[in-house]
Amino acid sequence: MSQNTTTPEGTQIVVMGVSGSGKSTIGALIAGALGVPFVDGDALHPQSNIEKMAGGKPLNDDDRWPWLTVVGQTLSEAGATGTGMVIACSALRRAYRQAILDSAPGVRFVHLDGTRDVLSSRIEGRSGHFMPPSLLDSQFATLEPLAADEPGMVIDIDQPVADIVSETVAKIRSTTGVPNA
Ligand SMILES: Nc1ncnc2c1ncn2[C@@H]1O[C@H](COP(=O)(O)OP(=O)(O)OP(=O)(O)O)[C@@H](O)[C@H]1O
Ligand SMILES: O=C(O)[C@H](O)[C@@H](O)[C@H](O)[C@H](O)CO
Repeated sequence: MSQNTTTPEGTQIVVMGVSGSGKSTIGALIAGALGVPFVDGDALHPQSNIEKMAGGKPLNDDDRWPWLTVVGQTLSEAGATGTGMVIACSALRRAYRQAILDSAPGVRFVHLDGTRDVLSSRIEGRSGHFMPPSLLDSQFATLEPLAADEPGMVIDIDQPVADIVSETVAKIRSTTGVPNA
């Protein structure tokens, strides 16, 4: 077994993807498995962003930049204290991910990837969420999928939650040198 170069506590993960891809569900479970805190990026949006989305209007870059700054700062602080963190954040565009990396260079992205059909059925199936299903098209229009030269992994969401979590945790551990449980 090779020496660990990164502790699980130092792990900084952004679970990304369009609305309904499972960022909150999977992110919380991954954090639990890794033993690090979980933050839902939706809780870091200014109220004006939440109201805009709830009103059926997609966010634009100007809406997202201040939010992304807070996401980056939150990850950076977790890295500095060595606690590590998993954060759910759509991070739809490459420039958004680069801004996060500029704040927290150790971050790796977990892109929860699925077809429009799967996403549509997941969103239609949930209740009590501010994000209307009508915004799914704009989410896909904005999405720039995680590319091979970006740090992280792409995970197919068309499988049970437990399988997504075990696949993701195994991949995170394999790239930090931490043996799989
Ligand atoms: N692998 C899965 N199989 C079946 N249902 C799932 C799966 N992953 C998530 N779900 C369900 O899909 C819905 C969307 O998941 P979730 O709210 O975690 O997505 P999200 O990406 O955080 O959404 P948003 O960005 O809009 O907040 C929820 O009802 C959740 O229970
Ligand atoms: O970048 C965005 O458009 C937003 O972050 C959205 O993706 C929502 O916050 C989230 O996904 C809730 O549905």
